[in-house]
Amino acid sequence: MSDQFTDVEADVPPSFQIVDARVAYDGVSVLDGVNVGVPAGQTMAVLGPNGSGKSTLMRAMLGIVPLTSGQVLVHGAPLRRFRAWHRIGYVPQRITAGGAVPATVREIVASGQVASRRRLSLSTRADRTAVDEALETVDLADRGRDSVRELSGGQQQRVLIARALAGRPDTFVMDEPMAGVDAENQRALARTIARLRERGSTVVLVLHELGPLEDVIERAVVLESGRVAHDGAAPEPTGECARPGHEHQHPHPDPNAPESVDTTTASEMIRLEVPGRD
Ligand SMILES: Nc1ncnc2c1ncn2[C@@H]1O[C@H](COP(=O)(O)OP(=O)(O)OP(=O)(O)O)[C@@H](O)[C@H]1O
Repeated sequence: MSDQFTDVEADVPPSFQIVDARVAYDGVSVLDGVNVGVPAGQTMAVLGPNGSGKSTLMRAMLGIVPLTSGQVLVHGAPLRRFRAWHRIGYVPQRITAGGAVPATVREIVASGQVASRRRLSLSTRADRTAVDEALETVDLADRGRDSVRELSGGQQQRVLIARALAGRPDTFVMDEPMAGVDAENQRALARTIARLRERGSTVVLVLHELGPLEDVIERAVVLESGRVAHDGAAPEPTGECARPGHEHQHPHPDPNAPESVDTTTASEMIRLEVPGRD
């Protein structure tokens, strides 16, 4: 059996165990028998061309999309029986939309604690400290009182990560955290993810390319047409992506494009998405 299915400490189950997972949309296969085990504490990237199933895999791991067949275990429990959602920090793909959320950075970050709080209970001092720490971790401690609308796209992405951090999870699932983020913010994100790794957190993230995360990523899984085409060390860019000016289709804003707080960016909305519970 591949060592991806074993944990260094035998009594610690893998953070995720994906067994022969299949997903189809309207009868069209999108994940076609994926087997991936993510040991606790590992930093793993999921790479692959557009439409290869990366986002679908993230969503299937959290029960947001149902499997057609196969199984996902989260911290050793089948998804339908998993209850410890406070352990999971999900950073969804940033979306743009008309309209705006009139919320401060701090309010958005604190909203990440709702799942771990008792219903209707007020935030405790520990909660507020966790929000402070989350903002520090993403280097936004001085922006807590600002409206998220005043932030650039890359800074908003860091707010989403801080929001996940505020619930004090030990396991992160991030869907293209680098998309649409300028070089400086990419480096800040890489520092954040390195800090999570040092803390022993599990981090699974979808990336288009490794970029500044190259030194942080321990393992890369490459999907092609819904199947695992590579699982191991981060692959060197080959083929299209290796050519200067390659024509890889980025459905999201170009990460290398300069950021500006224009009207589009200012109206970007942060989606508050909670993983399905079943
Ligand atoms: N809700 C949906 N309904 C129908 N088809 C979908 C849905 N979501 C994704 N798909 C299709 O499933 C395939 C895989 O999509 P997915 O978003 O998982 O790929 P991806 O590798 O994350 O792509 P990208 O790099 O472009 O974000 C694509 O062909 C996509 O069009």
